[in-house]
Amino acid sequence: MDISQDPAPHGAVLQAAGLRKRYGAHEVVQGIDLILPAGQIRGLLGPNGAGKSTTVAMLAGLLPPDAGEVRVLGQRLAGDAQAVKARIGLVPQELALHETLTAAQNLRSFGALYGLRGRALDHAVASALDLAGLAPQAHSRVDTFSGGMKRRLHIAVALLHDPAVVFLDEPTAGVDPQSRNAIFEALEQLRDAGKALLYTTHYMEEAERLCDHLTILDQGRVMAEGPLAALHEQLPLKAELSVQLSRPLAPQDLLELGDRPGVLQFEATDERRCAWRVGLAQMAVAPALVIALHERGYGLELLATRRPSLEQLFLHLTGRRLRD
Ligand SMILES: Nc1ncnc2c1ncn2[C@@H]1O[C@H](COP(=O)(O)OP(=O)(O)OP(=O)(O)O)[C@@H](O)[C@H]1O
Repeated sequence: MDISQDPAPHGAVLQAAGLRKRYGAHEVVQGIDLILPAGQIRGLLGPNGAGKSTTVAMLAGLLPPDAGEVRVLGQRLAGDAQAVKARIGLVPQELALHETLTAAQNLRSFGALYGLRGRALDHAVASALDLAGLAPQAHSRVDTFSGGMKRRLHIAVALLHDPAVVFLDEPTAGVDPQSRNAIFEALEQLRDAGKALLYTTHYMEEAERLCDHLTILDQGRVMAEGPLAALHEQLPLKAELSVQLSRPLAPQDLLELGDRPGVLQFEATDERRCAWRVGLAQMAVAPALVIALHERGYGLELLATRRPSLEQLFLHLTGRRLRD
């Protein structure tokens, strides 16, 4: 993809083309293209070592790529592009907060580093606290905060200078459910305000819940990209049936049920509990399968159907599980 002739396609906040990075003999990012529009939460997913952090570091201007180019709002992010970098907000996994200062004092000192002064600084601090749901704790010291509250303060810091694009690297790692929800709400508000967000995570359920659009990386390459529904379209598996039976499934029954039209896979999820996951080509196959189990004398302790997960998609694309 050549982005040099087309600096800002409609609504694109971030564009990257042909990004590559090598460490010694290992090319950890192997030609990544990405276009991130305003008002989108993009999930960047992949197993450990897929190249997510390296990609984000290049997109955020922290690491020079060996090849390729990044543009923010049409401006090249290379060399001494301070004005462009000022449009970027980054929530890294680790950030040095001043533990003995209050949340507001932390924000004021980071805001001053961004060059904010006077009423602009007051306003930026108040709205960042508000968005992170920390206004009531504005004057509490950070060393009294939970891990989740500190993470929310990280997010507030990254937003002080009103960036157009925000990178969040695993922002919910080790965070309590209340803070997790507060983080999700804050990110949805940012999206609705027209920010472009790139959200890196290992947690597939989070990505499915929060992200409008997903980019799945593996071994430094984009394996799949698109809205969640379009990614699911790529899977032959359209539904999953989870059952827990009253007794072990006899081998002959397993063979016969597994051979039924529309049944793609039968997998024991917990042999001791006689629990099985059945992959189906369409949801409509499920009722007949449940009746067939009943006719063979199996009671059902538990029955659930769901759409296949992103885990399944990853397995389909790469032949490997996301979290081995
Ligand atoms: N500074 C470095 N020097 C050498 N190798 C590196 C360096 N940084 C990353 N790597 C290697 O590059 C590969 C990609 O790492 P990266 O951290 O980008 O992956 P990731 O998808 O973010 O993984 P994780 O989820 O574990 O953070 C890994 O094999 C890693 O060991």
